[in-house]
Amino acid sequence: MARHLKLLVQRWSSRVFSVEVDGAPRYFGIREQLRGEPVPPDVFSEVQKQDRCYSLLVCSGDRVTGDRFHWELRDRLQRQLPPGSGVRSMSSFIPDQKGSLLKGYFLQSRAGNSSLIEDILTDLEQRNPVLVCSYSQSEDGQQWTQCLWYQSEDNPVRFCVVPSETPKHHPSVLNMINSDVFYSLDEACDVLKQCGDIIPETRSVLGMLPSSLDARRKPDFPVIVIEGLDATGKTTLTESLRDSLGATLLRSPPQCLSAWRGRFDREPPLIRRAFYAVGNYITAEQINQEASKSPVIVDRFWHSTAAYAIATAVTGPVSNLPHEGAEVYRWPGDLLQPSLVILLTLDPEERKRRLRSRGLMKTDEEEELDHNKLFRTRVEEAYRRIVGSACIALDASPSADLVLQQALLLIRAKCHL
Ligand SMILES: Nc1ncnc2c1ncn2[C@@H]1O[C@H](COP(=O)(O)OP(=O)(O)O)[C@@H](O)[C@H]1O
Ligand SMILES: Nc1ccn([C@@H]2O[C@H](COP(=O)(O)OP(=O)(O)O)[C@@H](O)[C@H]2O)c(=O)n1
Repeated sequence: MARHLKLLVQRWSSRVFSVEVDGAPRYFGIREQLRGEPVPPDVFSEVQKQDRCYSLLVCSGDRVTGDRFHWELRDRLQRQLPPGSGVRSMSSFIPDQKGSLLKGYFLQSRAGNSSLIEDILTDLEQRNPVLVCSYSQSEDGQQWTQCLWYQSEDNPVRFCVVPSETPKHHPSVLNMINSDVFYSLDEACDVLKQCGDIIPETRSVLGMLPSSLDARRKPDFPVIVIEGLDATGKTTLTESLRDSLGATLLRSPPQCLSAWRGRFDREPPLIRRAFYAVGNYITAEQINQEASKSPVIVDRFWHSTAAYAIATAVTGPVSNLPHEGAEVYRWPGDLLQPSLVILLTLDPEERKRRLRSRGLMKTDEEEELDHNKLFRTRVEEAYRRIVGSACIALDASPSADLVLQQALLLIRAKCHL
């Protein structure tokens, strides 16, 4: 057994397990022996007596390979497993221990399916960096036990499954920095460099990077970023601002990356977020060049990268976001700071109306925004919590001309234009 797996299992009983049920995590822990009355955790409450459950946790020593494997595993399980296996996202972590998160899936076998499922899982465990556990119910139906699969033949260790309190931090928060949100160009580039062999396009992306960065250089002209959810009116406003102020209009990700964007949108979060992070630095270099000649308007920048990444990594209500003031909301030290960031806010119904009148939605994430109210509120709240270049909210519901006038007033007041 690989050394990192052995190390992992050594602290196994201090781990908490979380399973997504109806878009929010439910937690359970394990004990070597039960103290007091056993209470089955709610994850298991709807499982039938004759059913078995299984968990698969990805524990690769290499995070790029591990994340890609985890990403592809859901499709693979859904293709291979019998219908009704109910594949759910799951994770395991040591409370408050940064970097301790393992991601995986939880599933159940209906009566008669377990030998087929066990064959599939055994094969998966033998060929991949994945740790499988099985869960079974006691005769009297009062207790569930967890068994580490690789041990089950020679030295089976059974743990009792117990309910666990909701932890102080959502599990994803433990691994967010440099996995979902990157705070320096070097960290984002490290991920892309590791992908060179599997995604040849990364070489072209890295080739677009400026040779040196100077985040402290103060642009001669103001740099104004316009942020907001899809269809809040960013394109409309940025184009009008360009014309009214005689400004240069830029966007992040920059035009020069557009050929590769779709490719990275299909990758798991680690790689996708590294791509968007790098895009901001390329845009920053373009801003530096243009802001010596005229004001610059930027359509999306760092706020979009961080807010969507944070809001996607956590699940459930806004209270599951990292708390206000947390490290994840800080502006990266090596990234140019705009003079002003305006966040366009819009009533959800009006946003939907504008989306419909514009035509089809674009990214899966934007489609998710429409369906999932909780996700939308998490993105908006994450936008507001970012510090270092905090955003000023502007109501985007009046007519396009009125929104422009309001934005111009803000720009004149804050940037002395
Ligand atoms: N202030 C406004 N009032 C009404 N409709 C607007 C306004 N601003 C933009 N729109 C319309 O809403 C849709 C989305 O606007 P767009 O500028 O493309 O948003 P974004 O760039 O944020 O996705 C477009 O059809 C646009 O014409
Ligand atoms: N600077 C940026 C811009 C976009 N993005 C990502 O790109 C998606 C939105 O891009 P989009 O092209 O649909 O947005 P619009 O500019 O059309 O509103 C979000 O889901 C973000 O994850 C980012 O991470 N960083």
